[in-house]
Amino acid sequence: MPSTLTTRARAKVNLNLRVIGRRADGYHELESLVAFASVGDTLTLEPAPELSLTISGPCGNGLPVDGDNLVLRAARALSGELGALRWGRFHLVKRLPVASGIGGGSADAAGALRLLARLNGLQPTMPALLDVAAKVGADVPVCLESRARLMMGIGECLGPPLRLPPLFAVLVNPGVPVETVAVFRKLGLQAGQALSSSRTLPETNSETAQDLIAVLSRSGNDLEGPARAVAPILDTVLPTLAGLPGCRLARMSGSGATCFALFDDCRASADAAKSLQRSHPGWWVTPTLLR
Ligand SMILES: C[C@](O)(CO)[C@H](O)COP(=O)(O)OP(=O)(O)OC[C@H]1O[C@@H](n2ccc(N)nc2=O)[C@H](O)[C@@H]1O
Ligand SMILES: Nc1ncnc2c1ncn2[C@@H]1O[C@H](COP(=O)(O)OP(=O)(O)OP(=O)(O)O)[C@@H](O)[C@H]1O
Repeated sequence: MPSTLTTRARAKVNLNLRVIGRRADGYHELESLVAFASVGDTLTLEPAPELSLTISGPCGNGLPVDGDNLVLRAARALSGELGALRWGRFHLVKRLPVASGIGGGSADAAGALRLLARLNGLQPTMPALLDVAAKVGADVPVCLESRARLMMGIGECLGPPLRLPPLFAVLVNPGVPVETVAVFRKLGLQAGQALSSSRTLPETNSETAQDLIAVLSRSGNDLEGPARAVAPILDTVLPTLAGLPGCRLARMSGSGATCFALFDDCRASADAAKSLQRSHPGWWVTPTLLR
């Protein structure tokens, strides 16, 4: 009996995000320090002659199970690149809110590529996997390894993996889906327009979480302004997080609307999460470790 393969599709968090400019093809060049959370979706693959997908989990309602799902799009893109592959039945346990700036769909797509690589005896580091990942979505390459690193270009240029001090965080989503394309549109750059050529990436060799938070607080997320225009509830979420006892930094991830708050220790993040769950029962609130 062939055994089922399993992977975690961890939430991606943009600890900072700088928009460098807009390319002639309309995509935006970014610089972002990306970390990954302990919370994520779970994806399994049971070998079978046909490719299929089923979905369960608290955030799975309404997600497509057909070729529009990023899991199946990634699988088909891989066989488009490499030819016939051993297939199987995917099952996704969806815990991450959809269209929320923490790359849940990208993490699922990357997870599908990892599982198919394992099933087909492919090297997880083979360049074709990275090429396919970049074709499926801008955030998929960084999710392939799901390790903290600098992300540049439109998402396809990755720095080496970084050993960040673990950050005690709370992730919060107010339940308003935000389309990435709408936020970039609101930024209002013309195709070919450069915003900045200077590199302002944060120093990433911080030894302690306190050092890293100090470095992060000198940068920001350039998409926060446009995202506030698309999802005004961010004007409530960010000050609410910043006002939590012990919060050292509150910021939006990606194109929103998920925001994160950073704390000194596990106790402070757990207390903050409990208090938010009480005060905002409709929000998705998760204490987690970012690394
Ligand atoms: C904002 C980030 O979350 C930061 O990590 C990502 O850049 C978004 O990555 P993603 O959701 O995987 O994006 P995709 O699904 O590839 O693209 C969705 C849309 O966002 C815009 N887009 C995306 C990435 C990028 N670097 N520039 C863009 O302009 C494009 O209009 C694109 O059609
Ligand atoms: N497996 C999947 N999980 C989530 N969304 C999916 C999936 N497959 C397809 N989608 C579609 O992809 C879109 C983006 O979803 P996703 O949750 O990845 O957005 P996001 O968190 O904003 O990502 P990013 O941070 O990369 O911009 C949604 O409109 C959703 O319907």
